[in-house]
Amino acid sequence: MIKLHHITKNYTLGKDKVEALGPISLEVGAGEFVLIKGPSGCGKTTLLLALGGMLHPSGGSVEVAGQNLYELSEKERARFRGEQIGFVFQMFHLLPYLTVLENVLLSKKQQPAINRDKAVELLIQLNIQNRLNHTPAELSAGEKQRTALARAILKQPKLILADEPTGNLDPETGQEVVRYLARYSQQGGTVVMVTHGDQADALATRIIRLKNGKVTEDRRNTGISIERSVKK
Ligand SMILES: Nc1ncnc2c1ncn2[C@@H]1O[C@H](COP(=O)(O)OP(=O)(O)OP(=O)(O)O)[C@@H](O)[C@H]1O
Repeated sequence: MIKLHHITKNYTLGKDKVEALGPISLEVGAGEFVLIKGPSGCGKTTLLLALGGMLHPSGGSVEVAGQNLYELSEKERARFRGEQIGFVFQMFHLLPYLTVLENVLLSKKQQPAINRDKAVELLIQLNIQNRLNHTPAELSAGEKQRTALARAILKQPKLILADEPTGNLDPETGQEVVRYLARYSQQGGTVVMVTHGDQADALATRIIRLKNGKVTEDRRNTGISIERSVKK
């Protein structure tokens, strides 16, 4: 599903060059739930943005679902991203003047396959059916994140990228969000999540640690098989 070949990212700050990432080569299969961990500044977000087609690496290639992202024009890449990749962020990124349902249906114009009935069904599954016509300011943090999750999941993307999605949630609500992501991967989607915490450790299939922009550990999570086999 994901093939990273020797990617690097350098930033230039005045005269200084920051080697933020790489070289990193790795493959992630369909249905994996991968955690990216490591100390602050080690390159986690840089890696996630490169994976999402939002940050051109300085070198190497990023392939998602058979498509080399940075061979596409910017317009083509934006379209590919819209269709194939769902994003969930720590700060939710909901539009404040739209209702829950409108936020979830945001990309309907570009993607006619998205439909209102499916959105409502998903919001019922995520247990926010009684908030459909509320705006984000009227929601709890957990409800905001479940709305963002519904928006990401609705188009059934091959890949969901999540950057600290539990960062602003209490432990219980955070665990719930992690469970939804785990379930999405169990259904065949690929999920890559950047996190500092250990909330997702038990449900992830793989944990990758970065340090100074490089992979220092890439561990299959064998302990999860029992938990993952429990239908939630
Ligand atoms: N736009 C930028 N310009 C210059 N340097 C940057 C830029 N973005 C990130 N960096 C640097 O690249 C390195 C990796 O940053 P990145 O945000 O990927 O780390 P991170 O592991 O996600 O950190 P955190 O856990 O604190 O969010 C850091 O040294 C950071 O200062």
